[in-house]
This record gives sequence, C-alpha cells and structure tokens, in this order.
Amino acid sequence: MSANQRVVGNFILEGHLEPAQVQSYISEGNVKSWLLLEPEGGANCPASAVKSAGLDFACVPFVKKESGFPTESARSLISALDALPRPTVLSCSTARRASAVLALYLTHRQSDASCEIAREGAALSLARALDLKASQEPSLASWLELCSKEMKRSDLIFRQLFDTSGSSTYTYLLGDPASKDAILIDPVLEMVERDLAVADDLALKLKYVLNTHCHADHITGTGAIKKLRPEVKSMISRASGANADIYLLPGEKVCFGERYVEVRATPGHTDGCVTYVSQDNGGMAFTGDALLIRGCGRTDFQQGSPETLFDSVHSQIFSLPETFRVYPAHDYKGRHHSTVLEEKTLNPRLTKTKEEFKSIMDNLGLPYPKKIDAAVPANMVCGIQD
Ligand SMILES: N[C@@H](CCC(=O)N[C@@H](CSS)C(=O)NCC(=O)O)C(=O)O
Repeated sequence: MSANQRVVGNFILEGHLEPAQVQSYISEGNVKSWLLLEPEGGANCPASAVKSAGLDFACVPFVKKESGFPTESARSLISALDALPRPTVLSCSTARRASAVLALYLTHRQSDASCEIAREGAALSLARALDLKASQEPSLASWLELCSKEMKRSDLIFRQLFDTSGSSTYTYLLGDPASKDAILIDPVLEMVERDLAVADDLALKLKYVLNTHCHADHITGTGAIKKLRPEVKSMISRASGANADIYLLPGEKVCFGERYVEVRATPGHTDGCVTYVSQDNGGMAFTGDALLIRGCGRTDFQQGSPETLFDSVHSQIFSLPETFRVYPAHDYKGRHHSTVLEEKTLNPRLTKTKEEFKSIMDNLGLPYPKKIDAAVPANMVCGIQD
C-alpha cells in the first residue's frame, strides 16, 4: 500500500507503487485483479508481477489531453471494471484519476452495496460525498460532470438487418433518439423496402446512406432508396472512385442529430474501404469487408492487397478500445458481432505475421462472387436508380 491508498467497498485506490509494494498486495492474497490507468510498460509498471501471480490485469490509459480528460474513455473504463473480479486495485500515479474512475463506475453501475449514494447522484456528487480526491481536481471534476451528462443520454437506436436474398450482407440502421435523425450503412437492393419499413416503424428520418466500399457481391440499395426518398444523401469514400452525393475523407464525422460516426480508412479489400466508428452503445466499429468475424475481406480483386489490409486492420481497428464491438458487412456462419479484443486474439488470419497473412490471403482459392459483373459497375454509380 502507499500513502495514497483509499479503500472503497471492493475497490482499492492506489497511487504510484514500488515493486515491493505491488508484491505485498500479491502476497497478501486480498486482491483478485488490477486496473492500471497509465500506459502499460512505464517505470515500475505492475503488469508483469500481477499477471505472473495469476491475477487479472487490465490497462486502460486514462490521461489528460489538451482538451481535458477524454469522455470517450468512460465506457471502456466501465467495461474494464465490469470484467475484473474483485477486490480490484485501481491505480495511477497519485490515485486521483483512479478516484474519478471509481466515482464514475459506482454512479453508473449502482451495484456496490457499500455505496448506496451511487443511486442518488451523478458522479461528481458521489466523488464529493465520498471525499474522493477527484472532486478537488477541477479537470477531473469537469470530466465527471461531462461523463454523467453524456451517459445519461438515451442509447443509440440500433438495428442490424440481414440480407435474406442471398449475399449474407449486414445492413445497419443507426438513429439518434432525440432528433430521430438516422443513417443506414450498406443497404442491399433487394432489401430496400424492408430497411425503409424498419426506419419508418421507429419514426426515424433517414438522412444519409453510407457504403463502406464499392461492393462486388451485391448491388447496393443506395440508388433505390434515393429514388424512393429523394431527401436522402448518399456517401462513400472519395478513395472508392464511386459516385455519391457526398465523398468522405478519413477523419471526417458523419453527424445525425447529436450522434456521429467517424470515418477511418481501411483499404486492402478494395482501395476505398472505410470503417465507420461510433462512440455510442459502448463503441461500435462498422468494418465493412475489411474485418469479418474470425476472417477478413478477400484481396484477390478490386485493387486488393493483403499487405495493405493487414496494416489497415492493425492500425485502424485493432487500435480501438478492446471492448468496442465489431459489426462486419457479412457473416456466412450466422454470427452477429465480435469485439476488437476477440478479433485481436482469435482471428485466425489477423493474429499471424504480415508474411503469413499474405500467404493465407494469396491461397484462399475462393470462387468469384456470383454477381460481381453486375454489382461492381452498378455500385460505381451508387446502385440502380431507374
Ligand atoms: N459466395 C459469395 C461471395 C463470398 C465472398 O467472396 N465474400 C467476400 C466478401 S463479398 S466481395 C469475402 O471477402 N470473403 C472472404 C472470405 O474469407 O470468405 C457470392 O457469390 O456472392
């Protein structure tokens, strides 16, 4: 233990610890897990000692940026604490940030019997009531207020829709509950009526139809939707070379009401492939064909490149918080979603070296998609519109 130690229920807040202090936590046997809020591997990092003692260890760096502490990390921090057995040590350099994370967690989980007050107030009130250090640090106090505000918002309206006409494509409907503005990702021509009916049932106003890339196995429903709903605008990456109303660049945000998805370039299956990332509902990545569940998009046509795909997935998708859900454009085995952690650890292709990955991809031997000759030219002009 250090001078910064504070015990709250099943959580032990700690500051910087010398290796001997870490060891005493381990040898006393009173803790089951550890959450470190610093980047792993720094001076006196407890990671290896904790892991080699068989305790659960997680690391979610929670550091101040120019604009303050990031509210995007709130859900990853909560998920990380959810996943750890207790008692848990929550540590950073001075225990201040650890106390902020604990206040947020208790407020939003309301599960710790020793903290009844969590049911009554927002995170900052709880930090004050428990006299946690975070309540005296303005940047952490403002982080707690912002997080409480953001997390109080209703969840995103979300539907995963499957193409029952044969391509095993997933189309995603995302709606902002406050404004009812919505976007649709990767619609399929044959399923357009179903997709619009779902949006109408939920009283959503469809603003944009986005494609993750120029598909080769089905004709996009984008053109047909625009014909039925002329107010809807189509979007695709500029790098795709395909027609749309709005061309997207990496780093741009597509806004609908108070929500948005961020565009990340993930080429390799095609040159223009992108992944759309939402911070809502715990974090979601709509990966198109770049990353599939336990697989990935083929790289043998449409400017495909295994090396590029490998780099895209590692740099743009595996760098997301591990708790983010992965929603691919297809699944051929009835699975619905995965997580960044699952794919980072279990994907049989992308856990290999780049050289091994290239060899796997160069030898898939898949037949060409049945509709490729009709689909690619149609999708280059945003689908069928007549
Ligand atoms: N049999 C299907 C096409 C299956 C296929 O090739 N899927 C693509 C994504 S759509 S271009 C793919 O990348 N698959 C990777 C894999 O490992 O399966 C049809 O005829 O449409």
